[in-house]
Amino acid sequence: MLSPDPADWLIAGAATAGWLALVARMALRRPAAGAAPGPDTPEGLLIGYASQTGFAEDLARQDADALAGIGPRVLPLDRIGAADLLAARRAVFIVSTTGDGDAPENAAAFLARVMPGRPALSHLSYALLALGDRDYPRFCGFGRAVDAWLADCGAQPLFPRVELDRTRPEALDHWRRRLAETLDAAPAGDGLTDWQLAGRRHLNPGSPGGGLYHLRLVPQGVLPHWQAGDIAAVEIALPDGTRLMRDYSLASLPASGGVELIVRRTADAAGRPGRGSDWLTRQIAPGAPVRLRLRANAGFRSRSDHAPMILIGNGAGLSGLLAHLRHRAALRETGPVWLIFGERTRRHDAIFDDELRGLQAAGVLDRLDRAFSRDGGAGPRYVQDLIPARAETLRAWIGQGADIHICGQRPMAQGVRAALEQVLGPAAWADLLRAGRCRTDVY
Ligand SMILES: Cc1cc2nc3c(=O)[nH]c(=O)nc-3n(C[C@H](O)[C@H](O)[C@H](O)COP(=O)(O)O)c2cc1C
Repeated sequence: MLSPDPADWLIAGAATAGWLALVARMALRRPAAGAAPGPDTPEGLLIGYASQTGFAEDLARQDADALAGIGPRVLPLDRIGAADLLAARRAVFIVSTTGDGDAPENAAAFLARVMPGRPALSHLSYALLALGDRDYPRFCGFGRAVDAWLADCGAQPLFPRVELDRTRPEALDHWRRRLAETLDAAPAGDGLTDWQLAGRRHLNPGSPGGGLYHLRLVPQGVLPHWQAGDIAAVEIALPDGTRLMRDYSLASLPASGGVELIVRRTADAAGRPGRGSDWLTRQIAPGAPVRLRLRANAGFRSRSDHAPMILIGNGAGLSGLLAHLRHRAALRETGPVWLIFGERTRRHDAIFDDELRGLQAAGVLDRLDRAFSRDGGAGPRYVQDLIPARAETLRAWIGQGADIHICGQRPMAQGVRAALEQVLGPAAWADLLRAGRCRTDVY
């Protein structure tokens, strides 16, 4: 994830100053015996969310925490009626899209009962964050529809709609900054906590592919909680003072006492190293301080501990898949797991081989298929080639209720999704997507 340039940090600082000024002003304005302002007072703020798998709701609550001084009321869209919008002066909408450009379930009544009307909302200023995934043809379809409806009713956008692609979270920083600027408050606290790089291991020396590194970080304070599927946003503190944020899928679980990441050292076409990955894999030494925050990633968490699970990924994507495997390993009773993984060569890139074989021996991992693209031979070269090669077994697992988790690079994920659609057929594939059974963590 790319974070704001240094100028943006200055804006954030200015916003913090603005926030303090606002709190002081509100303390002066508030009646002596008065309650905190509600959404029907000029200061009040209504925060409405439409969320299918929980991400929009998480974000709404984080924004509400950051804006606590304004007295926000947080509600799913279904609990917001035209009367609430007529009474509010300012509103924030955080709206995801599900199905094929559809409204999440907790916005169905809003769509059916409120949106067909045209309440006069010219008094209402609003900000709207649309959540979506560019892999879907109707990107942010419902968020765009709500935005268009608000504009149609005469409501005034505080700033243009922000669209957040699930796989490109940098827009979130932009959203929080704009919200802070326009509502005169601080951005949601950066939430960064102090950790230390406890160890780093080069996983694939000699590989014809980019270096993969296994990093372990331990907290300097209390170990936070997280779940398999979640993400660490790591602050890259470059020697010239630049601060960047980078997202990494978490490979470990809290029970291990620390955060584990798999980081690929990247380089651009001219061979210049990626700033985030070079810092993490080369510039800092074990013992170095690192600041990070953990982020729930509802769309990649497991829906069930019991359903069969097909994990598909390549390279550093094994990280997010390992977390699910390790979670399953810690359970007494659980469903079967199948891992399909791809990299360059078996000799150098069969990373975490000992652990995977151990999980097989322990009966946690029922099937392990790997594709190595540079090994030659007639077998499947890429993970997406393994999909048609195992079509029958795949159909059987899906028929038994398996959820699919895909973690890794976007071209791999696109290839895998296309292959799955081919193998399952468009109707079954659409059903699977609609039911949220294909879960992705892609970059
Ligand atoms: C079954 C399913 C269908 C989806 N359909 C769309 C879509 O049509 N357009 C889009 O932009 N995003 C789509 N998404 C992506 C979600 O909008 C995105 O993951 C969002 O962050 C989810 O937020 P939520 O957890 O609050 O529901 C879909 C996700 C799932 C799981």
